Amino acid sequence: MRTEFAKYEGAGNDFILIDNRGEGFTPDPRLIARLCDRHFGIGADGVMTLSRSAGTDCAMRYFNADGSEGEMCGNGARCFALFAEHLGIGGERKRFTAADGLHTARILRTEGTGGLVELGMTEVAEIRRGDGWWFLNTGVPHYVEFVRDLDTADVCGRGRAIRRDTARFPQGTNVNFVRILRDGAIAVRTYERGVEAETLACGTGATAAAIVTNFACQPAVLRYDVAVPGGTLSVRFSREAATEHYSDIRLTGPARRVFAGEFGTEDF
Ligand SMILES: N[C@@H](CCC[C@H](N)C(=O)O)C(=O)O
Repeated sequence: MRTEFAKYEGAGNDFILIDNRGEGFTPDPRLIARLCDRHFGIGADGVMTLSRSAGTDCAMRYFNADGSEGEMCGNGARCFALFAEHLGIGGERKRFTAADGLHTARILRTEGTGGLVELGMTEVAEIRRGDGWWFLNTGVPHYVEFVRDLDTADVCGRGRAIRRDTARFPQGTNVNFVRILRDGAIAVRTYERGVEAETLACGTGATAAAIVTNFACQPAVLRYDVAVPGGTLSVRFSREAATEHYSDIRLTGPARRVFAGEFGTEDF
């Protein structure tokens, strides 16, 4: 049996999207890992399936490149919303479920196969503080650390060690190194759990980094430009004064369909 797919990227975070409304695709972890393999497969940071859902426009499931299922993926969900748009699903405001809850996305602009997509994220209610680091959940767990020089940060070496530090972070964690550029502007590099490498962008990571920058250093700033290796994302939110409760969190950035094709399980 052949399965059609489309490949999307959001600031260089790339994904294989499968329309699974017919329920013909079974997301087996080994198959997902083979599809994402950049040498022996299609190549991607993750896979998302789109299914029917009662009460919302559709449902998203997200799988990391190693085949593990993740609760949320910020850039993936932005690409997912554009995929839904290309399939003619939902209206101007798309409502879909993911493992971390209900999300709303808006396509703010379209150009060719791409566009600018704004995604509503789940609220943040708790930020853990350690010695020189912060930890929070923006849909998936994120560690945040500020650095003076992002170019020389050991994102892979230290990122991998922190990601596997299950004594501190029992579910593992994504790891973000952040440089403050000025009020409302930061640069971020992320080691991603489930990809087990640095990616060109991480939407939930950019969101975590912006929130921690507000929390730790810039309490008056509620909107951030986040430079990532694959482009620029923007994050805005509301904060309940002097608390660690963040709501109305929105992640905006580019997304684009770059390829479409089909595969058969016999190919793998
Ligand atoms: N690339 C993502 C994050 C994907 C989830 C993550 N790797 C995990 O399972 O922890 C994003 O854009 O948010």
